[in-house]
Amino acid sequence: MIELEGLTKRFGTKVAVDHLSFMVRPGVVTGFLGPNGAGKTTTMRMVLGLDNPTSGRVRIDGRHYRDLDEPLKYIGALLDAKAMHGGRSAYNNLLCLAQSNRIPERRVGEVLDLVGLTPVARKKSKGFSMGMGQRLGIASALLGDPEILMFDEPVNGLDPEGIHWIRNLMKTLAQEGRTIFVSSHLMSEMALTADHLIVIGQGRLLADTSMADFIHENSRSYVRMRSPQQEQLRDMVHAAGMTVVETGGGALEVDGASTEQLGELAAEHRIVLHELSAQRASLEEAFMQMTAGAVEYHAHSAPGAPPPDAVAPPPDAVAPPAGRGAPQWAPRDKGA
Ligand SMILES: Nc1ncnc2c1ncn2[C@@H]1O[C@H](COP(=O)(O)OP(=O)(O)OP(=O)(O)O)[C@@H](O)[C@H]1O
Repeated sequence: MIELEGLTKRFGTKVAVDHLSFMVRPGVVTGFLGPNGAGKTTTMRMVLGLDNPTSGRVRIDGRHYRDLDEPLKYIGALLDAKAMHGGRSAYNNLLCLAQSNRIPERRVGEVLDLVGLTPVARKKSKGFSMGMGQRLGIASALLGDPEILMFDEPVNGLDPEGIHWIRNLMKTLAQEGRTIFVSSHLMSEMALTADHLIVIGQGRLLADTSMADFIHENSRSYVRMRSPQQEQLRDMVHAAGMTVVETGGGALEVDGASTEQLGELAAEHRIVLHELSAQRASLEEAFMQMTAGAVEYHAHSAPGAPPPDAVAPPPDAVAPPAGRGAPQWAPRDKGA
C-alpha cells in the first residue's frame, strides 16, 4: 500500500503538489489522472524518494522509501524508460540492478522473457526503439517481484499489441493482490484498465473514487432519439419541459428523462422512432468536465466551430450539466 499524507512540493514559487492525501490499495489497478503539469510525475518521484517533499509524508507499507532494504523487492517503478545505461545491453542493465538488490541472476532472464525482450537481451539498449525501451523499463520494475508497482505513462511508445499486453499484465498483477498505481494520458486505455481513480489538478486532489462512480458523477447522461417525424418529436419533448439538443444526422439528445418515459410519450403521440437509446459519457468526457478549471496548458477550440444547435427549454426546465464545449486538452509528448 502507498499512503500520502498532506504531501506538498514547491519548486520556488510553483506549488507542484499541494497537500495531497490518498491511499493506493492492493488488489486493484489505480489510475492516476490529471491534466499536463498537474503534478503526477512529481508525486511519483516523491514516492520513490527522488524528490523530497516540502511538507507532508509518503509511506510504502508504512515506511519511507529510503528505509526499505533492497527496495526493488517492495516497489518497482517505471518513471523514465530512458534512465537505463545506453552503453549496456538489456541483460547487463538488469543484472546491475539485480546485483544491487541481491536478486538472483536467473530472474533477469525471467523478466526479459516476460516482456518479450529475450531475442535482443544482449543488444545495447541505446539502439532500442521507444517501445523496446518501455519494455525494458517495465522489466526493471518487475525484477524484484515486488508487491507494489508504479508506472508513469507505461503505454508510451508501445504498439497496439504492446498496449494490450501491458493492460493484461497490470490486471493480472492486481488480481495477484499487488498494488498497481499507473498514470496515463490515454483515457480510453485507462477506462479499460483501472478500477479506481485518483484525479489531481494543479497539484490538488480532485477525486478519489471508483471508475464507475467517477463517470457517473462527472458526466451527462441523456437519451438519443431519431425519428422520421423529427419536428413532431422535438415539439413533443419540448412541450414536456425536457431539454433537447439537435445533433447532426437528424438525432435528438434529451436530458432529464428515461428511455421508458420517452418511448411511452412517443407512442402516445403516435410518433415512429428509429432510435431510442440511453447514452453515458466516456471517461474522457467525464475527465474533461472535472478538470476543465484545472488545466495548466490547453489549446482552444477551432475558431468558428459551431456550437450544438440547442433548442431553449421552457423556463421551468432543468438545465443540462456543464461540460460540453469544455476546453480542449492537449497532452504533452513526454517521451518522444
Ligand atoms: N524540477 C522542477 N523544477 C521546477 N518546476 C518543476 C520541476 N518539476 C516539475 N515542475 C513543475 O511542477 C508542475 C508539475 O509537474 P509534473 O511533471 O509533476 O506534472 P505531470 O502531471 O506529471 O505533467 P505531465 O502529465 O505533463 O507529465 C509543472 O508545472 C512543472 O512545470
